[in-house]
Amino acid sequence: MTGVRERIEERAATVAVIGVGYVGLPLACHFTKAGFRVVGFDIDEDRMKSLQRGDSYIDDIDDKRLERALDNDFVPTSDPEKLSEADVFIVAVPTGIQEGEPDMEAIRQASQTIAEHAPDREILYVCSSTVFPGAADEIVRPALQAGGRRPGEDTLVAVVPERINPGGRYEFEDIPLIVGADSDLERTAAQKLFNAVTVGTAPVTSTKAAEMAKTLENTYRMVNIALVNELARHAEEVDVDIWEVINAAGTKPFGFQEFYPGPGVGGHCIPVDPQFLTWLGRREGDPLRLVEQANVINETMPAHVVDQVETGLGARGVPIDDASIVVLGLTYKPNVSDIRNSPAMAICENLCAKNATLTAIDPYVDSTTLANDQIEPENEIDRDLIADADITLLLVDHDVFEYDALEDAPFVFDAQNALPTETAMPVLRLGDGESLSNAHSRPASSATSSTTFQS
Ligand SMILES: NC(=O)c1ccc[n+]([C@@H]2O[C@H](COP(=O)([O-])OP(=O)(O)OC[C@H]3O[C@@H](n4cnc5c(N)ncnc54)[C@H](O)[C@@H]3O)[C@@H](O)[C@H]2O)c1
Ligand SMILES: CC(=O)N[C@@H]1[C@@H](OP(=O)(O)OP(=O)(O)OC[C@H]2O[C@@H](n3ccc(=O)[nH]c3=O)[C@H](O)[C@@H]2O)O[C@H](CO)[C@@H](O)[C@@H]1O
Repeated sequence: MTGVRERIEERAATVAVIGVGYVGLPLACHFTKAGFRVVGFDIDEDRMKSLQRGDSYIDDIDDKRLERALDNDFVPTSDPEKLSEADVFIVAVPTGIQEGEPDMEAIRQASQTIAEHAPDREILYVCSSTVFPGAADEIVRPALQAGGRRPGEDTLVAVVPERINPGGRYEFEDIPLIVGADSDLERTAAQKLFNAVTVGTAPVTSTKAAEMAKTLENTYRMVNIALVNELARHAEEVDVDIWEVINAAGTKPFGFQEFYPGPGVGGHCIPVDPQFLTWLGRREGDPLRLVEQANVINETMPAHVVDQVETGLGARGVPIDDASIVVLGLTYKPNVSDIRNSPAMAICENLCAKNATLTAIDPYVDSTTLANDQIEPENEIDRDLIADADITLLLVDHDVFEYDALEDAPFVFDAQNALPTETAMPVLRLGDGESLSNAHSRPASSATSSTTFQS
């Protein structure tokens, strides 16, 4: 029997994707398109039945794309017996942080399922989930061994962290992937597999290096967002417009990348993955203080926004517990429907706890829970609603929002620098010291916050 690397090269290998979600379903479609037979295994039977019917539940994969995959030998299933047909196992199950500890239970379960149902021949195991550095050594290999597999011998192990960015402008196939493994055989097998579906692979000498590279990518982003969030709060104290400052710094053609302040850092990656590193640092007795402090800065942004709103309303004689507030945007970032770890939701919970009366507007959110009540956000910005409210909070700058509907707003808090600075509306802007000191009667400013380079 040829080895798994040869079967991959001949496209004779069957690829199993374990966990068919935002990451797993696109992976399954790309490997099908590259000529592999693909088994998509997921413990959520309803999801697998939906795929079997040709109904995709992932925005980035429409039904036509799914239909093509089904026509080309993609088999969605929740029957683990089907895994006995596979040669390659790509794990894309959820991971996260629970009470400050990495939650790797799904990785452990998936590894056990693979050990139990994989065929008795050489296989390739790939972890594409985001895990803490060392997880392949501490979770994956022991689970495979406990199930009778021999990692590095009959089970080649690699870590290929997924970089897909749902809704982003980069296509999966245009994003190079890191391939980490502890031996040349394992590394080259995984490289042959992923070179079949993406622009290229970047090999590293161990699974741990790949795990660390992935957490570095997202920690770098989190720390730099924390930097501008901290400077935004400072700018409010020293009468500077942080947005103008960042745009000016951005005219430097090298050595600087713009990040922007906001109401906080949400989503399933950026607030979560760096905590794998801080947990590891603490466990190893080497706390990563910069990363920990950056996390604190981001986590306190929602409370900072609420403080500014309460102060602004108070200065206008409106106590927070008597305020009617319109909130624009509930999701964790613009133009997505995901509210996981959303700072806007944290701000709304905080305001409800202060007995403010809120009306939420977000066309991407059909319904959600706020202050233990089920709410259905409005779809569009209603002029009368805005005119009657004590304040409008602009928390998420969805492209579909049309801000001319705010022209009768008595007061606006703009957390995203989404509104023009030349406006008759009294606008409080996060990170703009000037707007804070005279939000009530500030004349329309001639300055703009976008610095254009003057040659
Ligand atoms: N979503 C992204 O943009 C993105 C980007 C990069 C990396 N990641 C990482 O990829 C991993 C998967 O994320 P996702 O967004 O695809 O999650 P998801 O929740 O969209 O999909 C995960 C799927 O795995 C299934 N599942 C859970 N436990 C299982 C098990 N034991 N066996 C089989 N299936 C199981 C779930 O039913 C679900 O359908 C996470 O580690 C995440 O951090 C996600
Ligand atoms: C594959 C993967 O893991 N992909 C990740 C994914 O991350 P993501 O989908 O979570 O999106 P992010 O854009 O990082 O936003 C997170 C939160 O940070 C806020 N934010 C952002 C920028 C800023 O300057 N100021 C901010 O305050 C924003 O509002 C939101 O709440 O896509 C990014 C590329 O978009 C990738 O780099 C990143 O690896």
